[in-house]
Amino acid sequence: MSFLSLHDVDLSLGGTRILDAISLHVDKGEFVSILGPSGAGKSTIFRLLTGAVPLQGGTITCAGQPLHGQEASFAFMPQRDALLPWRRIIDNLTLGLEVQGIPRKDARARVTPLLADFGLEAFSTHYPAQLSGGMRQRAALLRTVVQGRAVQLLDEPFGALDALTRLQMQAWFEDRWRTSRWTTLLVTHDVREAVALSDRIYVLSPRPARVIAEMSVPLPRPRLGRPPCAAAHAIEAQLLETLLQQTGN
Ligand SMILES: Nc1ncnc2c1ncn2[C@@H]1O[C@H](COP(=O)(O)OP(=O)(O)OP(=O)(O)O)[C@@H](O)[C@H]1O
Repeated sequence: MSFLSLHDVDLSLGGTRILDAISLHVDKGEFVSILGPSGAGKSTIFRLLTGAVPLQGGTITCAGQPLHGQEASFAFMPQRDALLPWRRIIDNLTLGLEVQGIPRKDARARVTPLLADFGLEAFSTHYPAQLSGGMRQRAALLRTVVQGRAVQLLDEPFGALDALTRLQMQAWFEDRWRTSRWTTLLVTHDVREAVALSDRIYVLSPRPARVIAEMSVPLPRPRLGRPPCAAAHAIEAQLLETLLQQTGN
């Protein structure tokens, strides 16, 4: 059975229909991406999962239980790193745990052994403004995964980075994911990123978002840090064509 499952999820906001019978699922340890045009409703799916907007129609289950009261299953990383500028990196990293009620000292003990793996060991007492964009994204990702939640929700985590840093971060992230196998749902409008990182990809139509395609990515890992193969290009081309058909181009 799927770990996270959305079935026929409908949503309207301010009289505008945003989601139209969205059904998708994520298995344990799976990396799934939601790919769609800007404004389609991708982030809105995350707002539903984290309880920021209430479910209006359809069902969502996580670990076999209805979503209601299950929001604690999700760790959410937003598009911007959202680090608090007045807190040192270490104190930003413990924030999610402190919100869960874990004392700061215990939270630090949980974060500290992970600093080196995220390339932040020498920067834990720095403030966010003293770090590069890539480092801040690594910190935001560490803050997300250290919470030990069942599912990681990543909303365009590399979208704000310059092209080179984005490539480096994607390769670094793929490496981390291969060892930890976090159950991950990624929102992106970057076709190449989706193919590089995902086990499966759902493609959404423009608003109101419907699932118009579901594609498996049966490519060996690691996929990044080496020239993309012909099979990856073929999947990217198919996804692009699906997206372009929807926009009438
Ligand atoms: N409260 C609201 N009332 C009306 N429309 C809303 C409301 N909140 C969001 N929307 C609309 O819902 C649509 C989906 O927004 P969402 O942020 O989920 O899109 P997205 O696919 O994540 O876009 P992007 O890729 O640009 O981040 C947008 O067109 C947005 O204008």
